[in-house]
Amino acid sequence: MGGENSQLSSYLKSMIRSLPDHPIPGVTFRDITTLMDDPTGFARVIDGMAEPFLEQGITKVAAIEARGFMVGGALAYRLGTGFVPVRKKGKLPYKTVSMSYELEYGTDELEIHVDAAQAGDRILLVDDLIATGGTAVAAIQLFRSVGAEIIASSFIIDLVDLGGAEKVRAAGVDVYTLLQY
Ligand SMILES: O=P(O)(O)OC[C@H]1O[C@H](OP(=O)(O)OP(=O)(O)O)[C@H](O)[C@@H]1O
Ligand SMILES: Nc1ncnc2[nH]cnc12
Repeated sequence: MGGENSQLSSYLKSMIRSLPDHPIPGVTFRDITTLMDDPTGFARVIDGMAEPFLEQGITKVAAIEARGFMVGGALAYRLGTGFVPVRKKGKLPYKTVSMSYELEYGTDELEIHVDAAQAGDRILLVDDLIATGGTAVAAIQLFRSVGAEIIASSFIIDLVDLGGAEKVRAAGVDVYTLLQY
């Protein structure tokens, strides 16, 4: 099992483009566009993220704008669930609930529609990557504010040194990642 996982993660890593000093000196940007552009890579990402949740009674996949949308729609289809977009402030047309979160410089806000999820929903939260975890924790708080339960969170990439996965676990939500840097 561990062997299979490390084979999968080496395969996926070989297709991720790493850009040193982007967007600022000292940061290595992990670009998933080269992975998602590859039919086998894309399929392995979706199958790998879906596998732990095939029998978990997930009712909705929620994905965070924008890169999370690359995996969220396909995962919802694979799991046979609805899809909920978590969007940056000001994009959703109907009544929303909002949650602000910390960026490296300043703050931003995420929103969902007030009726996007409710008590009884079992939500899987997904994104391409977890870094500090600020974005994911804000999304978790948003769903809790409308009474919906986040069953788990899943990311292609975990930037381990930034501690985001620990922050999400401390907020009471399990974290699944396909590969770590
Ligand atoms: O764990 P954190 O430190 O919160 O960072 C992770 C978030 O940062 C990236 O999105 P970004 O805000 O760059 O937006 P994008 O998806 O629109 O590119 C990434 O797709 C995650 O959503
Ligand atoms: N190093 C990184 N690469 C890609 N996306 C990111 N989001 C936050 N840190 C990132």
